[in-house]
Amino acid sequence: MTNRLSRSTHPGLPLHRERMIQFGGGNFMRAFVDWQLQQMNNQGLFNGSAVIVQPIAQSVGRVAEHMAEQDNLYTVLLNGIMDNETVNSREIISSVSRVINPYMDYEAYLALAENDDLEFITSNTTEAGIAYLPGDRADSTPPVSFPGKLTALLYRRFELGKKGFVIIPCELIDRNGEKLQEIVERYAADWSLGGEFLQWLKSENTFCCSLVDRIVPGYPHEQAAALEAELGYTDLVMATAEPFLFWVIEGPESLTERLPLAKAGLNVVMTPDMTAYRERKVHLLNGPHTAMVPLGLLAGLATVEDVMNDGTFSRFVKQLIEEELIPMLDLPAEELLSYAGAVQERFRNPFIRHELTSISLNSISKFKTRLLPVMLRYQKERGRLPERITLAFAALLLSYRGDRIARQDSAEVLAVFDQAWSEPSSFVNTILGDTSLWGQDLTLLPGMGAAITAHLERLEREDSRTALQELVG
Ligand SMILES: NC(=O)c1ccc[n+]([C@@H]2O[C@H](COP(=O)([O-])OP(=O)(O)OC[C@H]3O[C@@H](n4cnc5c(N)ncnc54)[C@H](O)[C@@H]3O)[C@@H](O)[C@H]2O)c1
Ligand SMILES: O=P(O)(O)OC[C@@H](O)[C@@H](O)[C@H](O)[C@H](O)CO
Repeated sequence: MTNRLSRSTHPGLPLHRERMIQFGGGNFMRAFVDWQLQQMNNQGLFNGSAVIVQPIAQSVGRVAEHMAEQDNLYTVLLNGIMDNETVNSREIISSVSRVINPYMDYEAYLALAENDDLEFITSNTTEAGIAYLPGDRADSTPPVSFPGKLTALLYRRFELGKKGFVIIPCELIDRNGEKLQEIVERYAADWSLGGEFLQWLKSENTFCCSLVDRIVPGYPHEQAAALEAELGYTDLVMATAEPFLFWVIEGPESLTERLPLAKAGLNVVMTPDMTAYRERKVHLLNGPHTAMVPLGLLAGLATVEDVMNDGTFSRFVKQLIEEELIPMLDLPAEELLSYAGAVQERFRNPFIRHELTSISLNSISKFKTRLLPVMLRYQKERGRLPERITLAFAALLLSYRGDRIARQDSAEVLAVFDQAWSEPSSFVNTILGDTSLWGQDLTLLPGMGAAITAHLERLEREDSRTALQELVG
C-alpha cells in the first residue's frame, strides 16, 4: 500500500498565484487545460495556476474531495505514438491551486472577483452545461446553471470596478464562446443588472470560441494497481490521455502573448475564424466515433482500439471517412486525407483504452451534429443515401431499444424512444418523423424510411459484423 500523492510525498513542487478560473475539473480539463498550464509553468512562461469551480452540486467521481486530499496534485499519463516515437510519460501536475464548491462556500466563490491576478476563465461543463435555464435566479447561492453562476461572478467583478476576463469555453458545442456570452447577457437582462453592466460585459470581457482536441480516457481503472506500484504513490484522480493535443482559439492576436501556449511549443492556434478546423474535427474524428459505437457494441466490441484492430470494422471506418465524409467537406482533400490518416492512427493507439460506452453518452444529439449534416448533404448532392452512415444510423436506432446494449441519454430522449419502440410496426416512421430529435422530419428524405427499415431487419436477422461485411467487402 503506497502513500497518497501530496505535497508531503513530493515536497518542493512550485505553488503559483491563481491566474485562471476554471469551471469543471473533469478528466478532460485536468489533462488538457491544466496540463498545458503546467507546460507553460515548466518553462517559466505563465507562472500561474487555475482555481477550479465545481459547476454542479455533486462532485463527479469525487474529484473535489480527492483533489483536496492530494493537495490538488495529480498525475497525467500520456500514452501513444507521436512523431513515430512511443510516448509513455508521467507528470505530476501542480498547476491547480484548489477546488471551490460554490454550493458549500458561495462567498469564497464570489471572492474570486476581488483577485486582480485572475484574468482568464475556462470551462468544460459538458455539452449540457452551456444552457439557459429559465427561472435561474440571481439570489440563489449559487445560481443553478453554469452561465448563471458566471453572470453572478462577473456582476460582482463589475461592482468592484475591476477589469474583465478573457473567457475561453472548451465545451464541444459550435460557437461555444458566443453561446455563453448570449446566455450571460440574457441573465443580465432577466435579473435587471442594468445597462452599465451590459456595457462593461461587452467592452471589458472577451468571449472566445474554441475547439479542443485530445482523447482523454481518464482514470485508468484496469491498470491502477500496477501504476500505483510503478509511481510509488496512490493517486485517485490520475488521468490518462493521448500525447496529441490541438486547441484552436478564436481570439485577438494579443492573446498569443498573454497566454503563451504556442510559445511553450503547444499545438495551439489562435485564429480569427475557426470554422474549417471545427468541421474537420467534428466530422472526421467525432463522426466516426459516433458511427462505430452502436455497430461495435452490437458486435460485442468494447473499445475504439478493438474496432480498429478488426479488419471489417477498420475497413468500415476508412471507407466511411474517405468515401462519405471527406467528399462532403469543403477543405482541400489532401489536407483532409492527411488529418484523417492521423485520426485513424490515434484511434489505433495501443496504450489507451477508449471505451465505446464512454463515447456513447448522448449519442442521439451527437449523431445530429456529427453525422446527420453530412448525410443530408450527401443525399442532396448524389441523389442517394450514404450507405455506411445509414447503416450506423440504423444500428444507433436499434441500440436505443435498450434491450441489447445499455443506453445513456437524457430522460426526454429515452422516453421518445420507449414510446416509439412500443409500436414496432410504426417505429421507423415515428422516430424519423420526430423533429425534436433531428430538427427536421427525416421521413421526407427520399429513400430514408425504406433504407432504415431494411437495415433494421438485417441487424435483427444477422449480427452487425455480418451486415458490415456485406457492405465493406
Ligand atoms: N474525454 C475526452 O476525450 C474529451 C475530449 C474532448 C472533449 N471532451 C469533452 O469534455 C466533456 C467532459 O469530458 P470529461 O472526460 O472531462 O468528463 P468528466 O465526467 O470527467 O467531467 C465532466 C465535467 O462536467 C461537469 N458537468 C457534468 N454535467 C454538467 C452539467 N449538466 N452542467 C454543468 N457541468 C456539468 C462535471 O462537474 C465535470 O466537471 C465531454 O462532454 C466532452 O464534450 C472530452
Ligand atoms: O467527449 P464526447 O462524449 O463529447 O465525445 C466522445 C469522443 O468523440 C470525444 O471525446 C473525442 O475523443 C474528443 O473529442 C477528441 O478530442
